[in-house]
Amino acid sequence: MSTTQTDDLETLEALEDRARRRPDEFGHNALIACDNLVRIYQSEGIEVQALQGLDLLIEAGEEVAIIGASGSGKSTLLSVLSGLDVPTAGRVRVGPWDLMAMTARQRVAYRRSMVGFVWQQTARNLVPYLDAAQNVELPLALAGVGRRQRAARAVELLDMLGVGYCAARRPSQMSGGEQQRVAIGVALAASPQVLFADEPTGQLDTATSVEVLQSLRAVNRELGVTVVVVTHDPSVSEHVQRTVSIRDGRTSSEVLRRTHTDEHGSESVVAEEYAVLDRAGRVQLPREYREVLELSDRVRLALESSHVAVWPDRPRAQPAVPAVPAVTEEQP
Ligand SMILES: Nc1ncnc2c1ncn2[C@@H]1O[C@H](COP(=O)(O)OP(=O)(O)OP(=O)(O)O)[C@@H](O)[C@H]1O
Repeated sequence: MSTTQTDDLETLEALEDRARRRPDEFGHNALIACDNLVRIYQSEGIEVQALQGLDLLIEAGEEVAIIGASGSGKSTLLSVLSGLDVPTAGRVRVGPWDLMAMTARQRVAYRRSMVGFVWQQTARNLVPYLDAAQNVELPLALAGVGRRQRAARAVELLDMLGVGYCAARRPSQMSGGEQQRVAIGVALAASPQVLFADEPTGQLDTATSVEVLQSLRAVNRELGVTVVVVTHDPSVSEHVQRTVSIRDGRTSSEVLRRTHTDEHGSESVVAEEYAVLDRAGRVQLPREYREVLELSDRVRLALESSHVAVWPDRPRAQPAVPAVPAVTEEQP
């Protein structure tokens, strides 16, 4: 039996498993479901909890940025989702693939067929001695796709990404932005359902970054590929519909951007920030809110008809009353 047939069978099993899945399972309708993910690293006897019960659902066709400060757990999450790392606890599923239960062979099939990657380091994305078209064709050649079909796919993808003119150039003959757009083409060659990009604009200037982000948007809109960009750069959120912030190994808040049309037909983009409510009912209050209202340890909650109010445990200390009120100085 050929490898392809074996992989087909494995995929069929995975699909059957999905069909058996209970409809009440967390995120059963989502394409990507992370359920209470924990990843603990042991380093020289010290434990680091990189993911601390992270929940995240991403629907098919979404374009999502995952942002967070250095050390918040972004790369760990991406390693898990890309099948390079296995979490310590929790559940993670991408399409029909249960990433906690894959064999080494299934892991290879998952990485070749279901997901594509663009990394920050341009050198990690492209083979330096192949031209752009050959780079895009390489994953297809490994999958046994015929020469003509490969060449046609490379032309189609490079044109769509606006770098058709780079087809015969090697990476050293292209700018950083061109290389990243070709890298998107390589990642899409095998028609994956999901594209993961790790700091894809990290080594680029602002104008070039915008071009790369526009290419990712085109991939999402024109090909329907689900795009997940991981970055520490908050400005990326201006280019995507949904931004999820990670803090201390957990999702903490989200910004959704929607196009609003007013009664005169003019369109404007509205960005709204939401706190994430996890399955246990926990909400992380932003540090600024906690500091301004001196919220700590314990807060009072009140259920109102349309919202929940959060109050400090004790009345806040009023500013000290000056011994001689300022107003008395102005009196005759
Ligand atoms: N292999 C490892 N061994 C031990 N600790 C690790 C390892 N990888 C990551 N960590 C720790 O886990 C935490 C999360 O790291 P992670 O790389 O996921 O964060 P990040 O948000 O991607 O940061 P950056 O933006 O700097 O890449 C950090 O405290 C980091 O030091």
